Amino acid sequence: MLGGTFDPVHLGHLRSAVELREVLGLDRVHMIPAHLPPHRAAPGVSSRERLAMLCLGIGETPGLLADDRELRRDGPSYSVDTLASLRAELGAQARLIMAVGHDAFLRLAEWRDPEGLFAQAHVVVIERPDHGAPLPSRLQSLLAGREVASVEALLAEPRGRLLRLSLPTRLAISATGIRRRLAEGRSVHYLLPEAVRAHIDSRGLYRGDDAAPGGETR
Ligand SMILES: Nc1ncnc2c1ncn2[C@@H]1O[C@H](COP(=O)(O)OP(=O)(O)OP(=O)(O)O)[C@@H](O)[C@H]1O
Ligand SMILES: O=C(O)c1ccc[n+]([C@@H]2O[C@H](COP(=O)([O-])O)[C@@H](O)[C@H]2O)c1
Repeated sequence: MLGGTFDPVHLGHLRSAVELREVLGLDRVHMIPAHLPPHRAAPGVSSRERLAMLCLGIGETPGLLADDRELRRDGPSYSVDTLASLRAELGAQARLIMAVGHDAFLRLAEWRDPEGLFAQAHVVVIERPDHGAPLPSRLQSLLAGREVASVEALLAEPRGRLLRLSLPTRLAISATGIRRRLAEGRSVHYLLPEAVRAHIDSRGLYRGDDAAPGGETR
């Protein structure tokens, strides 16, 4: 599972999903847009619009799946609930891995039921080139005894472990940077899939004026 606000999805997300699948030998990566992302301001566009861009971005990429399960739930999109829903669908034997970027990971101890996350899944942290802050003490206590040093050690256990992973391609691309560029009328070519860029352009998303179609919150 790679959850995100995906406001909008970009090549940092998609390339990470492809490399996670290869490096960890996963059957598939469920990319799951948050309907109501906890712990952040309301996204720039609706969850439907973010899902549509994610579908365009993934296209036919083998092993990547745009998963709309959080759009089918009311209330804040807590990851512990999403993992429970995946577990119910895939069965007790499935090995679930929740991937998060380093910036999201730094706040993991503040998430809804952090112990519950580890009770259901492994957590893999994607190290990002632009985030290197030290771990807060609450997070260190949550992680005590959980960290493993290799993919083999992670996959030897059913759940409950943490692996920090440097993927081969590290792209310093952020959705914030893309939204800022769009609001300023600057180019976002080659930061996100061309189909997503063209969709944003034709729908007038993130232009920074209230008249933009699809620019409603959530
Ligand atoms: N360039 C990147 N490389 C690797 N992981 C990333 C990258 N950008 C985002 N992620 C991770 O993907 C997940 C979803 O990210 P999110 O949708 O919040 O994108 P973002 O670019 O961080 O957005 P924003 O700038 O709006 O915070 C998070 O776990 C985040 O850390
Ligand atoms: O479950 C939580 O309490 C929780 C708190 C913050 C973030 N998350 C999830 O973490 C993922 C990345 O979040 P974000 O804000 O970086 O896009 C996304 O799937 C969020 O729903 C989950």
